[in-house]
Amino acid sequence: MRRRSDQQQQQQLPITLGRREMAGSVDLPVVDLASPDVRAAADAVRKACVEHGFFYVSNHGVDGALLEAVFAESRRFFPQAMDGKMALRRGSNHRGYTPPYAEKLDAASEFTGSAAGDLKESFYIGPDLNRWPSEELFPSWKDTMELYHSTTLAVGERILSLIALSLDLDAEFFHKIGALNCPSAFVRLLHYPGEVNESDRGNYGASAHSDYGMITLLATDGTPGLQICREKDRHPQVWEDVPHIDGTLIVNIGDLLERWTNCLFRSTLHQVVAVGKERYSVALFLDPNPDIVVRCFESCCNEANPPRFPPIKSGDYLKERLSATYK
Ligand SMILES: O=C(O)CCC(=O)C(=O)O
Ligand SMILES: [Fe+2]
Repeated sequence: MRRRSDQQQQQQLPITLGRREMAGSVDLPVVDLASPDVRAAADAVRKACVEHGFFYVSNHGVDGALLEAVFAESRRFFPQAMDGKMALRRGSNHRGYTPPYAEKLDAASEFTGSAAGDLKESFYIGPDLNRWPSEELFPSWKDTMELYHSTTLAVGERILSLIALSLDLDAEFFHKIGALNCPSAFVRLLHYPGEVNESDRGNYGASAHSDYGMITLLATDGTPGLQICREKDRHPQVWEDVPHIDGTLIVNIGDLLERWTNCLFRSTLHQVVAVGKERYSVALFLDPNPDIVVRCFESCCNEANPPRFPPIKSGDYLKERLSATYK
């Protein structure tokens, strides 16, 4: 069931802002993960990945109560004093807290204020070796986050099997090549501030970027802000709002899947703009096992359309992309 506000449904005329043009809301497809017609679901996924690189999934099996529990933990964690959060600061193994300005997703961001990076703060949870807040203060954090990690990882694996079918590969393809043996799967809790300082006017919650790996599954608290740009090389760039649809998760394709498919599937540029209202979201980044070599699928290249990227080891690629955004 799709529910949108009247305002979101209204046809909006493009507004040009410098190098950017705002064009209202995008109407992305919804793929029903419980559909008994798996072939039709795979075809819908393929169309969505080719045309948008973004889609929604419904009937995904993530319990609303679990999602609410994750948001409740997040809403308790981020308002804490900075020194408590910094005690859990993200280390070299990419788990833990990242403060505001720690990450700049768009190195070429046109925002030239004093801040070094994006407005958001976040907390990463990996498959193991995690940093947990004190059990005394957050007694249900660990169980909630571990359950959310395993549940969304299973949803991600189901989506990857539809993606494999959509590329005429075996449904178990990503399992069979080992991409899902200890996959690099990270839950990321995100918090965007409501009010911003004068010096931050024009800064982004998350500046323009594409995700790095295979797929991302995103849940938001319904606050707007997420936008996509489908033609990154078009000028001015056209940015469209991604409306929240109750009960769905947003799925987007990452750069490694774009490389695997020789750009048949789009790893679409996206950003989160500040909307003057506090915003919480939770992402699951599902990336291949670090040892997997990502080289163009045979079905995605031929003499007339040769591979656009050299083969690359997933771990090397992800490490380089991450180190380029964290200062
Ligand atoms: O918070 C959101 O809606 C998007 C976050 C995002 O794009 C990211 O963390 O890569
Ligand atoms: Fe992203």
